[in-house]
Amino acid sequence: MTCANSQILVLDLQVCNKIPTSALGYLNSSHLSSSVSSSFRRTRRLRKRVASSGSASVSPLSPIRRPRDRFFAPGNGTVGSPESTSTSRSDSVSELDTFLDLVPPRMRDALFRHEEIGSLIELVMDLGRNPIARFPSGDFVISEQPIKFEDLSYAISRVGEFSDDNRSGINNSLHRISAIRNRKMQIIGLTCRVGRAISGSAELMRDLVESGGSILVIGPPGVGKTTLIREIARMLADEHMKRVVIVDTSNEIGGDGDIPHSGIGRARRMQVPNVNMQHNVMIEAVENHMPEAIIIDEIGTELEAMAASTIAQRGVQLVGTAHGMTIENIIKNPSLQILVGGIESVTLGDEEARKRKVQKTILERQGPSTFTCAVEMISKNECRVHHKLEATVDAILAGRPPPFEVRKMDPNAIQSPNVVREKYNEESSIFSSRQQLDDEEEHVGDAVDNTARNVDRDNHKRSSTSTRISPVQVYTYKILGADLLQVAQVMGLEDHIDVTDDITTANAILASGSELTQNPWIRGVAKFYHLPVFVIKTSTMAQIVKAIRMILKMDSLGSKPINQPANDIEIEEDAPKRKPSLEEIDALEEVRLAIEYIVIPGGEAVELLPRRSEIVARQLELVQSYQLSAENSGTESNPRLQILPHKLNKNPVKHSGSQSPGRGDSTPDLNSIPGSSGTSVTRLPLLPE
Ligand SMILES: Nc1ncnc2c1ncn2[C@@H]1O[C@H](COP(=O)(O)OP(=O)(O)OP(=O)(O)O)[C@@H](O)[C@H]1O
Repeated sequence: MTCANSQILVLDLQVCNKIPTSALGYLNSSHLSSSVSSSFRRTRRLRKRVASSGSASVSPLSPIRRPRDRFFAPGNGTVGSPESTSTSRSDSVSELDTFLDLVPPRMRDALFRHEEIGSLIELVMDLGRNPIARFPSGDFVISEQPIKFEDLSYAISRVGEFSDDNRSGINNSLHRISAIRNRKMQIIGLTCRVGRAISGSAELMRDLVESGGSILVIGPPGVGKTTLIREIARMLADEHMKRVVIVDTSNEIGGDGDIPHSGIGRARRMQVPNVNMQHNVMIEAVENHMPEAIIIDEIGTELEAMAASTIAQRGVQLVGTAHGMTIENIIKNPSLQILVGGIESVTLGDEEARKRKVQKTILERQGPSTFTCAVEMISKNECRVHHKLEATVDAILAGRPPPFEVRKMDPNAIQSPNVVREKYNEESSIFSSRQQLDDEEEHVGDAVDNTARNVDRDNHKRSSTSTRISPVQVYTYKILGADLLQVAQVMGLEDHIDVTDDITTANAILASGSELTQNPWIRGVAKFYHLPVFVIKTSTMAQIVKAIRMILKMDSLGSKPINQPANDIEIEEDAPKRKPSLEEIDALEEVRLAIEYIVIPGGEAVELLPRRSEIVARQLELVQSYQLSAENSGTESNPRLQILPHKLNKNPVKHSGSQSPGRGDSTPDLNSIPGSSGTSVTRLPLLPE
């Protein structure tokens, strides 16, 4: 066949599945194209036939029911007979026929008569135990006669060979047969899962798929991950004409046999000879087959996670699944951590941290995550979407609730789905406590900037009504976008600023000065798109805070407004212009560590070491550059600062005692150091009082 938008002629048995292999050599590309399109028509028809047959979530705890209880329906029990067939059953009858073929004859009658037969999920056959059928409504005992070796042999003889992961399938079907063996390697149990291609099952996340970002799907066994990514593969290949390669370790996505199931559409499928080679095949897929998207089920080992990370770095859209309930499970799994950027623990070198009873070691994300977003599947028709996986991981590591969106779909309207979305973010979860803080503030009569209050109120309103505003789009160059977003979040400005990978849609560039010197082309690009370049020397939190304030015009840009032609805007370092003493450097570093590792992430106050008053004044300036307030917890002769987890307000330094800090001639008045003139948020929104 010819790929519509590719120069390459790909002769693919998988797609030309209606053409005898022997005939392929005689066909030119136009023959192949027409064969392919007829194959597509067939695919579409087939998909309609096997469409969802009721998909309430499976309740593993439902009581086991027996045939005599209530499930006998009238009819002769023949497959497809009108009496025994529900609407859902007739929809999926062709898939089910293949499956039911492996059921030993003595059990068929009872099974066929089950009113939910069209939604059968699994058949469980364990030697010496009653056979069980699993339905969305619960488990059903098919027969009171325990399973014998003959029953197992009957089923085994109808499926393909078992691979080293003890899985097998039925040719040209999506069913999965998994074996349990005894110590002599004889099969003594079978779990036979009905596989179905369900058109519309990926509607919950159509926008994520279309955005081109990589998606990590997390969910417990049986929740519908494989079914979902099969449909995503088809969507990308057929509707978006992408070159899609499925790495199909257990032949579960594309079905058993060398010609894949029509449920994957035009997507190509690579089989994996042995489960331990999955990571090799993942890399091979990228290197040999020029995919634009790779689909991979069950990323479970460190090697597979590393391969996934390599693929993502090569700019291929990756859609993968992993077992787990939430992203936290992935963070805590040492083999899979790399999928979310890797986790490292950072130890504060200061012994004092321990004395002050503050956390000495904190966890941080090591680098960019493999996936852009993540979806936690709650059931087949409900999921939680984490649009920015990195921001979610950072929030979880800092002990904050991550922002996410819950999406639900009516299982009965899968062909014309209406996805209901509800946004949850940190703002909404702390709405009441923030409102209370604001009220308290009004009582004590603090002179709070009215504009700031309005920004806060707007934020409250936004979080409760989910109204969208257009954030300023920033293209970051050699500065982690996640860092920018995290700082914006801490400043309560996450709705106002966003990171984009597409420079053509950016409103500004934020770049590291040293990288700009080495790669001057970025200035050329900025000039071309008329973008201002905000340049920071180092990616410290203080510098990023300043950059955000300037990008959002909260601080003056002087004569360089944001929409003028490319123009470097230097973000000045907070470091003093004169050469600082070693003691001063040490004191300022103490402030930085305390703020960036304890005050902001943990929301805790930190008391610094006692210092000379001039040094304390420098420390205070640095504290204020983070928009935080502090108080003098020492004495006049021995001043020391306590950094408070509160947003800077009009009186930057409070005194815990009646004494003022001591002042030498060169010491600025700690009470008179002005706050930032452009302050527009009255407190750090995420910090507890
Ligand atoms: N949207 C849906 N509607 C109806 N049935 C579904 C839907 N999605 C999946 N199923 C059915 O649920 C069962 C389990 O689905 P699937 O194999 O996709 O789960 P999974 O999460 O990949 O499981 P595992 O992790 O064990 O591989 C299958 O029988 C499948 O046909």
